[in-house]
Amino acid sequence: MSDRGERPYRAGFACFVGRPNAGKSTLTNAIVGQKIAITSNKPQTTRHVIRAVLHRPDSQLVLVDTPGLHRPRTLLGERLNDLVRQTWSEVDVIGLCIPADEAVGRGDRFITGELAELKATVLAVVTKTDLVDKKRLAEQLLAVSELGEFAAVVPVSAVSGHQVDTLVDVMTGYLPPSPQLYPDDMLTEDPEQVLVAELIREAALEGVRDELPHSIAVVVEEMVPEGQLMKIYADVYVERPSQKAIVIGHRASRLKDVGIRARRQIEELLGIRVYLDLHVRVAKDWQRDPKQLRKLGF
Ligand SMILES: Nc1nc2c(ncn2[C@@H]2O[C@H](COP(=O)(O)OP(=O)(O)OP(=O)(O)O)[C@@H](O)[C@H]2O)c(=O)[nH]1
Repeated sequence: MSDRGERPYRAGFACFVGRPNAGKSTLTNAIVGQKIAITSNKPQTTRHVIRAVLHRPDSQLVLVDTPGLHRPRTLLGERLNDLVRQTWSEVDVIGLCIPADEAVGRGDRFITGELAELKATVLAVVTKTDLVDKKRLAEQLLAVSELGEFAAVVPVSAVSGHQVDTLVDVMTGYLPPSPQLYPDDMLTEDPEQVLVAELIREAALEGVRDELPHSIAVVVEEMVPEGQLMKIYADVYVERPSQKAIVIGHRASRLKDVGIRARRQIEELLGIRVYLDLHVRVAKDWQRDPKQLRKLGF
């Protein structure tokens, strides 16, 4: 900071919240410009808290990606909700995401009520604006501004990129004056292994989400660089032998496809050729067992 009227350096934490499928992960990706959080067209797939650090000359915005708050039916569900609430209480700015193409509903009102109790500045972010015309967007902006007391209401499209930079500017403006929090070269706080595991999980879920939406976990056991190649050994955990058969497929055809898809994504992420060794293992009822959960990184 200086006393000659320069703007103070700002830094702090922000996260996006909103009901499942509101577009939080896609927006995070659009902002960071790299595939970090995992998106899917099925709700509640974001599991890990992933931070991305956005550097600007006069600010640093640390994005925290949270899973959606949902009705806890298992221990995993309870853990996730605890994680969400803990994250909410630690951030400076919260962007409440509400899709432009869906009516404001009970879920949005519930979350808005929860957020009102926090110290953070809450913005409303109207997402997926590319899906609606101007008239519908205007109506939605009005409906959203009547939902609660927001510091701002910002329409964005993560797909077209419209207003994404503006949103970052607005969020940054609400960060507190603070010294830089992370080194300049830091993009994400998570170890590569977590990102790699998420990419494998996403590939393994492709096409079987209806059958096993929450039953797959991935642990990367080892990543060994070998010349121009990265050898990656990973275990895909399911809860029951019947699920193992689904993931592997007839004559391992499905698992082969999963490997190919995941490998492409990982090569893109790491910028190096990858050899991927996948094993499917049964960890009985891993969602209900605290020890297994810890082992699987929850
Ligand atoms: N057309 C359009 N689709 C979008 C946009 N943002 C997200 N989507 C789609 O909406 C769906 C949900 O997006 P996600 O980013 O996974 O939503 P989320 O809020 O992270 O979902 P959870 O992980 O379930 O909490 C995906 O199919 C996205 O492709 C957007 O700006 N425009």
